[in-house]
Amino acid sequence: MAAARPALPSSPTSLLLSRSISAPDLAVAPALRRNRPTRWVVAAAVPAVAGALAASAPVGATLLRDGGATLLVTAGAYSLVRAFDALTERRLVQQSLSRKVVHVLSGVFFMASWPLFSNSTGARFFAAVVPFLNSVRLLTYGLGFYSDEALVKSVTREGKREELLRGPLYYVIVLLIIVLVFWRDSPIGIVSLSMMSGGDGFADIVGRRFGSLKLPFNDKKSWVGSAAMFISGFLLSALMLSYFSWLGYIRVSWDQAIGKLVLVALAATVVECIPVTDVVDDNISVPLATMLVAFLLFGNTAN
Ligand SMILES: C/C(=C\COP(=O)(O)O)CCC[C@H](C)CCC[C@H](C)CCCC(C)C
Ligand SMILES: Nc1ccn([C@@H]2O[C@H](COP(=O)(O)OP(=O)(O)O)[C@@H](O)[C@H]2O)c(=O)n1
Repeated sequence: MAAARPALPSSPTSLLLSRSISAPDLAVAPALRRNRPTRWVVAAAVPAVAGALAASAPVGATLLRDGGATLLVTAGAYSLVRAFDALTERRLVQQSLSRKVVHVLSGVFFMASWPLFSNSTGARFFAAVVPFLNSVRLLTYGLGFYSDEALVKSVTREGKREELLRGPLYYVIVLLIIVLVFWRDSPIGIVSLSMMSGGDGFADIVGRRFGSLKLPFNDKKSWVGSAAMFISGFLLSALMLSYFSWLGYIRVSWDQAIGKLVLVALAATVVECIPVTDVVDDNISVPLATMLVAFLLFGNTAN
């Protein structure tokens, strides 16, 4: 004798709240028996819609998260530039200092924002939208299609829009490449971005102010500036590797990583101070040199 079927809930609401729901039960709830056409429509639609929602829920949530993170980080980038425009406008910060602080903070904050994005394989492409939009912004304003005094004042030394097409543009293109190629699960991108943003940024900030003793082979750079590059690049790299390791994106064996980071920071510092910046901008030479040495020492794991 067939086992008695469990009593079906008496209404669609209680049907949906019932924990013993299964697809056949969804099709023939008694409250729907009185109206035959509706019953068959619901009988066909409910399992299909339920299945589609169940399948699409993770995808929808991921797209929502990555889209939201992209909007948030884009807004953060815009706000950072506007904030330093206001500070330079009010002469609270010198223009040359403003440029460098934006140089440091935009890289560090951008890297720090990466965990906002989902674990989907497409997350890095959402994150890449931010540097991409900023590169388009720098190009269009640098070429004079549009004008944005706030941008020019906060990220140029002399207030000329053409300056946007060099250091700042190279910088955001490197950010774009690092996100797409390395993302947050490789120490190479994390360390390269740390050296470019933190190392090179503090070399300028400290070197301009305290760098009276110039390097023998480059009178535009100083011992103090290079020391600041080495120390800040090393410390920021270690900090960001700890940050991504703590969040579970990478695993770091510190007994080996420290020595490797010292060598990477040394290589980046040497490249930054040799007189090639007239030929290659150090927003290109420093990350490239760091990527090469970090790849040779770390491979693609932070051990
Ligand atoms: C001023 C900059 C580079 C110039 O470097 P240097 O020639 O003096 O060595 C940095 C330009 C930054 C750009 C205008 C904005 C970049 C924003 C970034 C892609 C995302 C930041 C997000 C975060 C949440 C603030
Ligand atoms: N190693 C370094 C780097 C920069 N600096 C100082 O920071 C200024 C700007 O450095 P930089 O030409 O590398 O600037 P960016 O090309 O990074 O914008 C130099 O003219 C120096 O006064 C330094 O003293 N020592």
